[in-house]
Amino acid sequence: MEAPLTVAFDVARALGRPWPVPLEEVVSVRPFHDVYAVGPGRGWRRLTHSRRFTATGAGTLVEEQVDWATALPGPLGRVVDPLLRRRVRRAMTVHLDGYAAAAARRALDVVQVVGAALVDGDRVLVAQRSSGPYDGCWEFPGGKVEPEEEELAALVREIGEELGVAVVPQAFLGEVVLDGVVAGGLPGASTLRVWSARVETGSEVTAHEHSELRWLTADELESLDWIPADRPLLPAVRALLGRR
Ligand SMILES: Nc1nc2c([nH]c(=O)n2[C@H]2C[C@H](O)[C@@H](COP(=O)(O)OP(=O)(O)OP(=O)(O)O)O2)c(=O)[nH]1
Repeated sequence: MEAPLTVAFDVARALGRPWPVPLEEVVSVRPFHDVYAVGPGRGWRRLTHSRRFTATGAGTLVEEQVDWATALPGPLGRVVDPLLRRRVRRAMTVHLDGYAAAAARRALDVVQVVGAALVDGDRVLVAQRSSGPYDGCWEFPGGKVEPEEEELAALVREIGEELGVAVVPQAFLGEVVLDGVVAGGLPGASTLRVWSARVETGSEVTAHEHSELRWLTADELESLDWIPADRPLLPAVRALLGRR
């Protein structure tokens, strides 16, 4: 769905289950996966509902899986099972439609951040913040997506403002949760989505808002004082530069 990871996860939790059977939480790792199950004695021998949330260039991929075993003996179970399967599938479809609509509405309230890993040969551009709570930390240049703005249009606009160059976005690299408050929103509501990009030929980057810019090789990335939220993105950037 076209919503960041945290929105997809939080809305799924708030909407609850697609059926009235009460389920207990088994494990929940925000915003990546959650698993619920029902134990014996409620007409089901076992039912588990798992959801996995994965960041993609198009938004969040939500995978839902329902596993069950009925308490009915062999032949009866074999008759009931396909009926049950159809009902579960129907309930899931209705649930997912409502869920996608709710997530799209909720996404409008979240200020999203987008960043660029600008690549030139075997180097990537990193930028040092010059003010605010992360003053002195290194980051991927970029900024907040404006209301109604497309994510990649925001990326191109922000890089133009910050570095004075036109860029062409290439591939989606990953998404991380920003624990802090972004633009007065709820803590942990926003995420940073990073795309690789290249600078249009012939242009030179200039630091209009950062205190310093550096073009680094894969091996130089780790030692910087990064904004902590960005660190999980470094393996994807290393891979982009051809290093594991
Ligand atoms: N650009 C960028 N922002 C990041 C990164 N990591 C990270 O936690 N952030 C946070 C810091 C800020 O809270 C927020 C981005 O805000 P910003 O101040 O850069 O956005 P902006 O350019 O739209 O700023 P402004 O016009 O509101 O001053 O995201 C990163 O790698 N790049």
